[in-house]
Amino acid sequence: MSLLTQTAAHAALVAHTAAMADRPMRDLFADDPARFSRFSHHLPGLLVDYSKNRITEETMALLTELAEQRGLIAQRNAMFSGQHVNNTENRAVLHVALRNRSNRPILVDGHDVMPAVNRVLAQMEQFSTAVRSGEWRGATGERITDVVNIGIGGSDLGPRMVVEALKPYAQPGLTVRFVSNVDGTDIAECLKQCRPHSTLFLVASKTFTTQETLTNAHTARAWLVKALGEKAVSQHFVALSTNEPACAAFGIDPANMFDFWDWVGGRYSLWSAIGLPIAIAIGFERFSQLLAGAHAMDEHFRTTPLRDNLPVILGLLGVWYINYQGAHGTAVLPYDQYLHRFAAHLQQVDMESNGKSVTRDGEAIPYTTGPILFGEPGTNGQHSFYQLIHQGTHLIPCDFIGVVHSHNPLGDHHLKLMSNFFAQTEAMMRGKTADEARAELAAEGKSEQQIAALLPHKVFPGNRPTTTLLADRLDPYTLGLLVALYEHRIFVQGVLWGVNSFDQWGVELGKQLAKTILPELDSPAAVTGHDSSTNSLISHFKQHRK
Ligand SMILES: O=P(O)(O)OC[C@H]1O[C@H](O)[C@H](O)[C@@H](O)[C@@H]1O
Repeated sequence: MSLLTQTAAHAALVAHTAAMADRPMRDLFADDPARFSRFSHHLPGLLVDYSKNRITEETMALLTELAEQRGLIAQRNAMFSGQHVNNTENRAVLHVALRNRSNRPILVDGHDVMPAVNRVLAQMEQFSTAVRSGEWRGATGERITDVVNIGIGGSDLGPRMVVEALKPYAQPGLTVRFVSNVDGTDIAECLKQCRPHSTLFLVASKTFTTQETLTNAHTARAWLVKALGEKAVSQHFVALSTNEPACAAFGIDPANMFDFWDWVGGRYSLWSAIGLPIAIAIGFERFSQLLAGAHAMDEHFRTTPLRDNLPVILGLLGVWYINYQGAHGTAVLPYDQYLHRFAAHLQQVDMESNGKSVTRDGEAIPYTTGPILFGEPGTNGQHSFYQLIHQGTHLIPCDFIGVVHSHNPLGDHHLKLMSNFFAQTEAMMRGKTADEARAELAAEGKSEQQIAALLPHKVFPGNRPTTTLLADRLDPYTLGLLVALYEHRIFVQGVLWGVNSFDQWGVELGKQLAKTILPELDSPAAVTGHDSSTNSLISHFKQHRK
């Protein structure tokens, strides 16, 4: 059965949706003093409260049935056991093997992948330690002060997010930077901050064919060679890739190549050699803690019954809103400045994984799939787009992520931050009724006429769902837990929708067309091969460039 809408649980959920329509969360809380304990879950280091969602026990039971009827358990087990669950590319999907701290054998096509995983981890440990200690030096004998990761998409967003999130653990005197955009501004501004003698480049590309990354890598190489000569390249460039021949062709010593495998998806690769900038930034021991946190979530996901399984619960809530309550978007709102790239990373993981409109077997999907995901750290977002979440016409389920202990406990900053954190989810759930708004306006001394005019603007409908993830602190282990939680949530949703969450054919068309356009931009010939808009835009660009 390839469509979610063909299950018996779906029909039951449609009926249940109608029954839930007049049961706002305010009433659900009033009716059930145990609601928080019923709908929250505590793992070491992380409390997840999903009680402020439009759910009852019956909702969760029906959603869990839906998961069972969609074959979630079998598909989860297939992923963990190395089957080729990425069917359009005929590949296994084993980011869980990269952080399999138990070393339980994981077989792909009959071969245990753990020895290779451990070999690369040992190589990463040795190299990151050498760079951090000053044992690895530049060609002129200088210590490395700047490490520049050149990569894009999954070879940028994950490691960049983690390096930012774990900045409190960074080593003074060693800056890890990221260049991704083919816009020359990105690398130009980065190189202004660096000296060739003390800069190490990590060229991060699973395929080692990505236009942006190779262009930036060649620019960096020319910058280095100009200052230090061709011979310096091997001391200043290493590669993180699955494509050894292409790395060698670039001039990278195979000894300085950090390998990974086709069963690591780009957006799931921060745990692999692509995590080298993380290991350099925070040290291998802490990188191992990040892996350990993710592994703990993997084990929770792999072994916990569906009804108590956090990635399953969060995945089901997403499906509930998207397929039964009309939501199209979702917001991830970390109340921690160090997580300022968290939503950017999740945008790729979620939208590239589940932004699909056909099933695994190619059948057209008649329902909504992956959400539009966005987010900014709190409290900044409150002064920007929260208006739409509180009073707009779209339903935007939100995840609020906060920490008990701040890395920077200055004065009362953290208490102010967290008072907003708690207040927002309360406001979204409760809203403000017309009676409450009227009483407030009257207390402010407004006339009856003024009250009548203002009242519609002052009412908050409430009943806006939020899930709260409250971590003890933002440390490597907890970050590993959190990222893996989202990865598996996205997997769960992909299974329920029936899509292959591990390919990304949708990014190809633009790349193909750009290949055709690139030579046209440099040629004197008139551009006529496209639609009138594209032809005219390119012609305008060329004329004004002269
Ligand atoms: O690591 P690379 O092979 O350079 O790929 C970088 C990125 O480019 C592609 O276009 C994909 O959309 C991403 O999933 C991938 O992470």
